[in-house]
Parts: sequence; structure tokens; C-alpha cells
Amino acid sequence: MTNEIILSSLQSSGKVAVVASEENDLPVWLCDDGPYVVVTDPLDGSRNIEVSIPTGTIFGIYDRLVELDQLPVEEKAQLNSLQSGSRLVAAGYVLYSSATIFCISFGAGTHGFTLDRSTGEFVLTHPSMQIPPRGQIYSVNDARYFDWPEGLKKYIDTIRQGKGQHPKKYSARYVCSLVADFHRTIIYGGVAMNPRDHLRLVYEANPLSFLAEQAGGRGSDGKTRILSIQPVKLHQRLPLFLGRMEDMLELESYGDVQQKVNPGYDV
Ligand SMILES: O=P(O)(O)OC[C@H]1O[C@](O)(COP(=O)(O)O)[C@@H](O)[C@@H]1O
Repeated sequence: MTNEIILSSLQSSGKVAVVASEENDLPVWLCDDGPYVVVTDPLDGSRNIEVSIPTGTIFGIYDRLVELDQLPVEEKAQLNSLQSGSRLVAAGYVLYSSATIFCISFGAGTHGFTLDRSTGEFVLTHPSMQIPPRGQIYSVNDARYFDWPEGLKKYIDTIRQGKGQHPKKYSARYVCSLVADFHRTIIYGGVAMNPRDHLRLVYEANPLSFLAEQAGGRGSDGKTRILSIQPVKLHQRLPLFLGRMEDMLELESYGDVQQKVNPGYDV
């Protein structure tokens, strides 16, 4: 339902040439002269709906590649949607929780707005958000500890004992709803991660990494800056680590942090 609402709004805007959604196998071509390309995860954390845990919407916006205009529709739809994250012109998320929060960046800072239900308008409540230089929170599904590589185990063991570069004991928080875990990381600091090949580069990792960089942080797959990775498949999955630069560099210094064992988990 969320997917349909977003697609029909984008269609009626007349501004969007193509939209690639995590909920569709292929991108949907909307209009030949729309100047923009939208990639989106319409409802992230959907498994949390039944139990009223926060969920979110993630999106990224690119310019339409006019040099591809003469190609067949399927081909130009695909290539426009597979642009590298370094070409994003804007990205954002909406968090549906105790308040409805909308965070966006056009490449000049990350800014947060809160829905004022009395007027139906989003009010600028978090201008120029900056992830604190050091947080005290790590966010990961650590029931998977025994499937982790040695580097990741060592990193988490070190920071939770307060033996890392930041001499505080880190605490764990994991909503299992990426937008909520990322929003908390922007405000409180620390690192949010999913070390296995699970989250999507195009719909989730690129937009959130763009916002992280605009807030003094970084998005990484554990080795490489996310925004430098050229997507080769629309639904490509990869490990994702997000946080302030200082925490991210410390994490990456452990080298071996990507979970290669990915057996498929029931919950
Ligand atoms: O099962 P894991 O590895 O903890 O993954 C949970 C993550 O998956 C997500 O639910 C996204 O998965 P989907 O895109 O399949 O909905 C995130 O919101 C959450 O952070």
C-alpha cells in the first residue's frame, strides 16, 4: 500500500522520469521529460508493523541522465536507477514513531523536520544535524555474534568494555528498523550496522550514507565508502555500517568486519 501511494504521488508530480522501488522487481518509467530519478524503500522495517514498532521510508533523488534518452525504456530505466550514490542530488527518510520526523539533505547539511499535526506541516526542528563525535551506542543484531568474523567480534568486545579509542563502555540498542536505528545514531552518536549482506545498496545504503556524510559521518560496507560503490544490480545487498567518522575509522581499522556467513534467519 505504501509503495502504491508513493508511486502514484510521484507520477502525479510530473517531475519524476523513473522510480525504482525495493517493492518492485523492475524500475517503473513514469514520464519521458521528468527531470528526476527516485529510488526508494517505501516502508522499511515492515515486519515491525504488527507490533507497533517504528518504521520508515527511505529515498534518494538523482538527475535523469539525458544522454540515455534515446535508449529503449527498460534499458534507460535500469541505467538511470543504477547511478552511483556519489551522484545523489538529495536523499532523505521519514520516521514514523512517537513523532513523524522527516530528514533530508540536498548536499548542504542534513536537516530534520517534525510533523505538526495541528497544521499538517513539517516544521524545521533539527537544522544542520551533526552526529556527535563519539557516541556510546552500538546498534547491531548481536544474536548473530557466533556468525561474525573475528574482527567484528573483537571490535564489539572492545568498545563494550570501554577499551576502545573512546574510553567509555558502549551500550547496545537495536530496534531492527533501519530508519529508527539510523535516526538515533545521528542524534546520540555511535554506530549502526548490519554486517551481513542484507541491506540494499540502491534503496537503503546510498541514501542513508549521503545523509550520514552530510552530518559529519560515513557509510561503509566495512571496507569501502558506500557512495563510491558502483551498483551493478538494482536489488544488490551488502553489509552496512553508519556512524560518525571517528567511530567508523576505528571500526574499519579492525579489517575483518563483514559477516560472510549468512544462513538465513527465521526472525
Ligand atoms: O535481520 P537483521 O539482520 O537484524 O536485519 C534487520 C534489518 O532489516 C530491515 O528490516 C530491512 O529488511 P527488509 O528490507 O527486508 O525489510 C531493517 O529495517 C533492519 O535494520
